[in-house]
Amino acid sequence: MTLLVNRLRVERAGRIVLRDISFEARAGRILVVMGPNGAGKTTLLDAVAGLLRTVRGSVLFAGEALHALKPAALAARRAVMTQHFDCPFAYAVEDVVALGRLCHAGTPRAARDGAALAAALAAADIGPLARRPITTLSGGERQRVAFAKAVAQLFDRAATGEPHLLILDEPVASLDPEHQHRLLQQARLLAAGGATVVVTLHDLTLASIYGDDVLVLDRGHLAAGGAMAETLTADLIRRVFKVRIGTALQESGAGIVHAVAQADEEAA
Ligand SMILES: Nc1ncnc2c1ncn2[C@@H]1O[C@H](COP(=O)(O)OP(=O)(O)OP(=O)(O)O)[C@@H](O)[C@H]1O
Repeated sequence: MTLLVNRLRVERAGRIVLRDISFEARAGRILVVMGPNGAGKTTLLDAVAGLLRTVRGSVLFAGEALHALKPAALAARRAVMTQHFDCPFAYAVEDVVALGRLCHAGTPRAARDGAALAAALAAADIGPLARRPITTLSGGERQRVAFAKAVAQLFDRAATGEPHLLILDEPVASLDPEHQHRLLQQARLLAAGGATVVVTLHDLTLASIYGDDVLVLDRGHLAAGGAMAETLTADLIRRVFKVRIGTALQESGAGIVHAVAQADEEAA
């Protein structure tokens, strides 16, 4: 199901931080949102997720205005993995993941809590950590718990094929290379199962491997948007990110990009 964003504008502390942003994200695909620090990526994800009030323009998911839904209905349709996941209490990891199931309490979906929890622990590769207090986990381990919580939340919609939106804000920022790929492969599987996936990434290589589509933000504007292979060009990367890139081929033959140096004009 499609996420349709039309002429989105967001002000924060009296300053316009996003202006005139329009795009669509489709079920079955991963949309990567990119841009330099402060470009507005997290703001965009928060606005799409229905977490911001000061939003102009429209955000429709499967024809519904997400910000108008009641909290439990919203939570059943979309899950957000935020950039910084903090849990100050020494809850067991599996109890933190189970918080993703709260929106299903008292509904027939609660019967699937156990299956959802097991699937989420496996997807995030945190089964062996399930009984550990979350306060004892490393930063990367905690990030995987946050991912598991989002997976548990959307488990039912994935099973029934109803529209569901997974929003991941820099989900691999603290992960080792193996788990970066594992997590993004899981995101790809969730997309293949019908999810609409919107994810912010800084890593050009991971973006070009896993993204079907890309949005590039630059100081609150949409600098470019479209299919990854056609949109994330060397010229765009040089202009927006101020780095030069190299390209390489994956085993599949598809191209990937990687930053090799600061752009010449910046290095001078
Ligand atoms: N709560 C806030 N109040 C005021 N300004 C904010 C607030 N949150 C973010 N901003 C500003 O809005 C702009 C966009 O911030 P945002 O967090 O969306 O950027 P980002 O692209 O996600 O950056 P990064 O790559 O560093 O995570 C920045 O200039 C930031 O300083």
